[in-house]
Amino acid sequence: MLSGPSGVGKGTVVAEVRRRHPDVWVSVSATTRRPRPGEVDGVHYHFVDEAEFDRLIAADGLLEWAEYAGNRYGTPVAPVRAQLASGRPALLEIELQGARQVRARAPEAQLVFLAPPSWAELVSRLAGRGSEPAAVQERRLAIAQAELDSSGEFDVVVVNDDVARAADELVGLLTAPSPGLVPGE
Ligand SMILES: Nc1ncnc2c1ncn2[C@@H]1O[C@H](COP(=O)(O)OP(=O)(O)OP(=O)(O)O)[C@@H](O)[C@H]1O
Ligand SMILES: Nc1nc2c(ncn2[C@@H]2O[C@H](COP(=O)(O)O)[C@@H](O)[C@H]2O)c(=O)[nH]1
Repeated sequence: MLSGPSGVGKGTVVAEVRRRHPDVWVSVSATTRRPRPGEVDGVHYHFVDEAEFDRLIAADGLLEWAEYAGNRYGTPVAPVRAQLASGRPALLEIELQGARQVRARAPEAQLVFLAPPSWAELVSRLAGRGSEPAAVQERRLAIAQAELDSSGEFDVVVVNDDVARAADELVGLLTAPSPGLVPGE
C-alpha cells in the first residue's frame, strides 16, 4: 500500500511501476471527486455520485474509505479479494486515514510512505501540476503537513527524488519474499 502527501508523485511512480511490471495489479478506487482532464472512468477511478458511494458503503463493498479535501475515496473490496486469491502482487494507492483502516484490518499488509525531497519541492510539484485551484492546493498542503508527521507509522519510507529510482525501490518491496503491499484479509 502506498501513501504520501498530495503532489509527492504517487500516481507518477505507480504509473512507472506499471510500465515496467504489467504483472503488478493496481486497485482502481471509487471516488466522488470530479474527473480531471484526461482521467478515464474505470481506469483512473470509478467516478461515482454521493448516492452510489453511500450504496457501496452500505453494501460493505469497500475495504476502506475516507473523506479527503471535500471528496470521498474508497477501495472496492471484491477485486482486492480476487487478486489475493490469484496470488498476483497488488498495490493500493490511498491516503492516510484509509492506510490506517487497512492496517487495522490487515496488519500484515506492507505500508509504504512516499516522501518528497523537501517541503518546497512538494509545494512546487503540486502547483506545477496545475490540476487544482489555489484554494484547493492550500487545503491539500494543510493535510500534507499532518501526513508528513505520520510517516513514522509506515513500514518503509521511499523518497521520490527521482521517479525511476523510487519506482525501482517500490518494485523491490513488491517482489520481496513478504506479504508485499498486499493486504491479506
Ligand atoms: N520525482 C519527481 N521529480 C519531479 N517531478 C515529479 C516527480 N514525481 C512526480 N513529479 C511531478 O509532480 C506532480 C505531482 O505528481 P502526481 O500527480 O503523481 O502526485 P500524487 O502524489 O499522485 O498527487 P495526488 O495525491 O494529489 O493525486 C506531477 O506534475 C508530476 O509530474
Ligand atoms: N482512503 C483512500 N484514499 C484514496 C483512494 N484513492 C485515492 N486516494 C487518495 O486520495 C487522495 C487524493 O487523490 P486525488 O486523485 O484527488 O489527487 C490521494 O492521497 C490519493 O492517494 C482510496 O481508495 N481510499
